[in-house]
Amino acid sequence: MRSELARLALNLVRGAFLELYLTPKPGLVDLNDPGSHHDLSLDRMETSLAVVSGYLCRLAESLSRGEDLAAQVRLGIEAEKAMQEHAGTNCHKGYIFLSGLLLTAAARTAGGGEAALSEAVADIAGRLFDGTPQGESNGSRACTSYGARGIRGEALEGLPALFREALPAYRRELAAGNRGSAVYAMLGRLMATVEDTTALHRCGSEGLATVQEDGRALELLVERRDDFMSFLSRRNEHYVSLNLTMGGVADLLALSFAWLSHTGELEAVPQ
Ligand SMILES: CC(C)(COP(=O)(O)OP(=O)(O)OC[C@H]1O[C@@H](n2cnc3c(N)ncnc32)[C@H](O[C@H]2O[C@H](COP(=O)(O)OP(=O)(O)OP(=O)(O)O)[C@@H](O)[C@H]2O)[C@@H]1O)[C@@H](O)C(=O)NCCC(=O)NCCS
Ligand SMILES: Nc1ncnc2[nH]cnc12
Repeated sequence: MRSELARLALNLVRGAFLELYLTPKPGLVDLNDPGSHHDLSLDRMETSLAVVSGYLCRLAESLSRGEDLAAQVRLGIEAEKAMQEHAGTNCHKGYIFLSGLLLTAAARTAGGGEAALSEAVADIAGRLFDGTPQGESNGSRACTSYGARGIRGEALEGLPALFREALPAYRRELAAGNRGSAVYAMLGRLMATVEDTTALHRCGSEGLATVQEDGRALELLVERRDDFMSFLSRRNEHYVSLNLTMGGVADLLALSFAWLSHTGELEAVPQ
């Protein structure tokens, strides 16, 4: 169990690096540019991921020792502070939460399948958010103004973006023999379905609608074997001109990469 959690922790770090380096991604930091994030750079994101890596390692140890949920929440809050201190900004706030939640759920469902994992996520989120006031974050304000569910809703529902959207999209594309485009099918599905509060906070419901329409367009291009890389580059320029981005999609893409890496489905040779 201890080594299984440590292995998942490593895959969660790997997933975040794979997301960061996937290029191009509209509005987001990638190998080409920082997208619509004036306060971010590749360097800063990598510094932040060093913090995420230490955090996930400590979290796996805490879970292996059988510590309670309060200890895991403390580690998450400490990691958010350390990220601010070392990277100077909010690089992976959503991912610190989502990756911690998945690891904590995995510790409770050793050997169980994805349905059990999703249920455990929802159960833990129910305990975390039961009666907790939302606070004054960008995401909470977007949830109030636009009636969105944001990261809390995603967690309370057991990560449907991961289990019901991204993973099936990747697996369908892989089953059709298209390993090279499977990641983009997954990106398209996430863009089309996530209620991204970063997009809402930056550009309102029009911004979120743009991301969702682009997600559907990307899915069509992938399906038709058309030039989706040029499409993504052009949309990056457009997002930068609007100051539009999709931090929630980025975090959920990282989580999807992480889980596929953990199951061995990312590798060219099935394990
Ligand atoms: C529960 C917490 C996550 C607290 O939430 P809080 O209300 O403080 O935070 P939000 O503002 O809601 O931010 C949550 C981040 O989640 C990402 N996100 C957005 N939409 C979704 C979605 N639909 N599903 C999943 N995830 C989503 C997003 O993160 C990414 O974007 C970040 C940049 O966003 P923002 O800060 O708004 O930045 P800018 O637009 O650049 O802002 P300005 O410069 O304009 O000001 C980036 O960090 C990405 O990661 C949202 O930001 C949580 O904090 C909590 O309770 N923690 C406790 C400890 C813990 O981790 N526990 C785990 C124990 S198991
Ligand atoms: N690549 C990325 N760009 C901006 N914000 C992010 N949050 C997580 N990954 C991100």
